[in-house]
Amino acid sequence: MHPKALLDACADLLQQVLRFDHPADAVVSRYFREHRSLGPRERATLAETVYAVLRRKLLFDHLAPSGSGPKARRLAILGFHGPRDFLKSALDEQEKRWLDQCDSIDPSDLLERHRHNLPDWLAQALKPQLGDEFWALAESLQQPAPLDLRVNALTDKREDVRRELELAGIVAESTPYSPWGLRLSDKPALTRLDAFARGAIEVQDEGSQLLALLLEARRGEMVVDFCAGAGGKTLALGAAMRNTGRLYAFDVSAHRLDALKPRLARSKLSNVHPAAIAHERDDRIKRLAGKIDRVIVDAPCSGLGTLRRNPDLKWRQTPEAVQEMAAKQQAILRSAARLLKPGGRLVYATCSLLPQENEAIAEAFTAEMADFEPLPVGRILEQLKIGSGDLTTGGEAGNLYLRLWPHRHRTDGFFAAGWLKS
Ligand SMILES: C[S@@+](CC[C@H](N)C(=O)[O-])C[C@H]1O[C@@H](n2cnc3c(N)ncnc32)[C@H](O)[C@@H]1O
Repeated sequence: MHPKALLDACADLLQQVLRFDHPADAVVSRYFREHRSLGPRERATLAETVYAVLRRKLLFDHLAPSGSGPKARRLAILGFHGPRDFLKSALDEQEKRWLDQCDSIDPSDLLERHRHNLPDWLAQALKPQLGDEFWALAESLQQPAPLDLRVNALTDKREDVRRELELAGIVAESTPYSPWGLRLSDKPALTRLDAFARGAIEVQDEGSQLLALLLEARRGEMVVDFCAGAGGKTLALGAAMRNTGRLYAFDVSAHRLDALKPRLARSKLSNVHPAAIAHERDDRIKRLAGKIDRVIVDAPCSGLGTLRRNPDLKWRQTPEAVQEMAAKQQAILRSAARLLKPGGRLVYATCSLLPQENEAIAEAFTAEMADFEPLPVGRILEQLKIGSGDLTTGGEAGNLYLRLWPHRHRTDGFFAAGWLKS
């Protein structure tokens, strides 16, 4: 595609994404379906340009007025993913001069908000948690995330899969915390690989793998993944159970559970029972009350821990929506807890960075439910020989909750708390 046409396409797609009426990944996918002739490189340029603009939107909104032409085009120029020479061959003289001016700005001359590119309410929520580290987090949230894979522990060994990928020209290294994880240095097309087709690998952030590990689901047990979605954690749990016992995958979205089915078929698991529930107090939940060994609640949340992958969320979320979400999280956790038998383990997790969705929910649950004893996550990690205390916070020993941060752990932002039913 000619550079001019590619830049026009970037501006066109950007205009659609910036309406914020749908998630950015859905708008990008729809655009690709409507423009089937786009090749893989053009698709990568389009997607990366849109994401770069979403990541640095406050800065680019600040720079755009000094340029010329339609605003979406100016933003596409600022965020364009590709060599500067290639981009410049699509620009007129005035645009080239403007781009040079923008490139020469010293970041230290910018206002704070143009450097962190976060909405004020979110920056205010993060700063007290992180102090000076806030800037390292802000910087990491403006970078793309690496591509992590989980090796199917039921069928394959991590090292064998790493070598198999290497033979296919894909460089992968073991993830530092999860024993199932591989981190790729590139973003190759995985679906064409035999390892993918036979269910030996699934795309899953290392942090997400750790959440499944915390449940320590065992052979022959009755386990519930309460908010299973498309089953990222379900698949990891089913493999940890060595395809024995019974693993229920519940979700209110039948559509999301549908996306689990082809993954399940690849994974060779036959112990998983997906079921759509109407709400967290569904009759199915009541029938299983007191019968389950382990329950994970991977709660619906603001998703602000995934800003590297979903940078539009910072512009689509609001403090009011977070408030509503917290009420929902409490209700789901309470209902899910009823499933457990005495001695059973409960894990509550989110991919949020906000204490309202994390520590506050866990603390309220502990205060309300006398028959649930907090289980320090640090103790589970110690037994699993994962990390060295830098993954946890809270409680007197600082080991009560899992807290993963992109800038510290190179994972998405995650939280987890655990309890034992007495
Ligand atoms: C964070 S996502 C789950 C991701 C999934 N566990 C994974 O690892 O791929 C949260 C899920 O909670 C589901 N959900 C929302 N409200 C729910 C409820 N009341 N009961 C059960 N699931 C619910 C959503 O449909 C969504 O799929």
